[in-house]
Amino acid sequence: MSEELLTRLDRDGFATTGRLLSDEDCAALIATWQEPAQFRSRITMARHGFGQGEYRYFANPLPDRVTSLRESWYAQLAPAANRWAETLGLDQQFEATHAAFRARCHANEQRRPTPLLLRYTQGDYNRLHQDLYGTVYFPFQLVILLSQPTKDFDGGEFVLTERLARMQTRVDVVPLQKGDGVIFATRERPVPSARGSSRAEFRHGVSRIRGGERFTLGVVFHDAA
Ligand SMILES: O=C(O)CCC(=O)C(=O)O
Ligand SMILES: [Fe+2]
Repeated sequence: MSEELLTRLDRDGFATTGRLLSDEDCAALIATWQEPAQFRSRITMARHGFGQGEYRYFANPLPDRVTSLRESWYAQLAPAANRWAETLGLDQQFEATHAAFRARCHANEQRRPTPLLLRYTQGDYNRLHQDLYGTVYFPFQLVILLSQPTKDFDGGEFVLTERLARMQTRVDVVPLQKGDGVIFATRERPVPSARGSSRAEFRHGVSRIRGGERFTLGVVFHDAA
């Protein structure tokens, strides 16, 4: 991970990574949608008030590509996670490896894998939310777009909102091409302020898909209760 990516992550609370998955990787992940044994559960978003569309949580063992992304990005982001926690005055210490962090999730009864595949078609959307699944959480998560805007789908922009105390909400629309990733704050991030640093609350979601079919891979680093 480049210094430049870290600089953007600190400045904005999110950073695009450029291309992380090839067309073949994207197609292989999309193809798993048809294989029930790959997933531990399926969520119809409308039923829970999460939006419209469907997502499926991968079962263990995760696809190799997902495991390698989860392990390598965790290790690269852990130092920044520790720095943010210190700035925010949080009593959190992140282990150097994903295996060690996952062991802590498991000790806290968060044992279920959280990487997921999401599928949206015309009219679908994902309401602004945070992906917290217990008291142990990693402050960053990764989303990778698996479909090509304008070719495979229209609309369906990945959006992030940031809210500081006593201020109105700011929104960022994140431009992504097929195979591109975005790292963003799971829950909150430090923002420089007159008193040193303040806490900004983050949420993410997807605007309405106007047509076609949009798939994404979500890489959440903490496991779920
Ligand atoms: O489909 C998207 O771009 C959003 C996915 C998402 O909410 C997640 O992976 O946590
Ligand atoms: Fe999410």
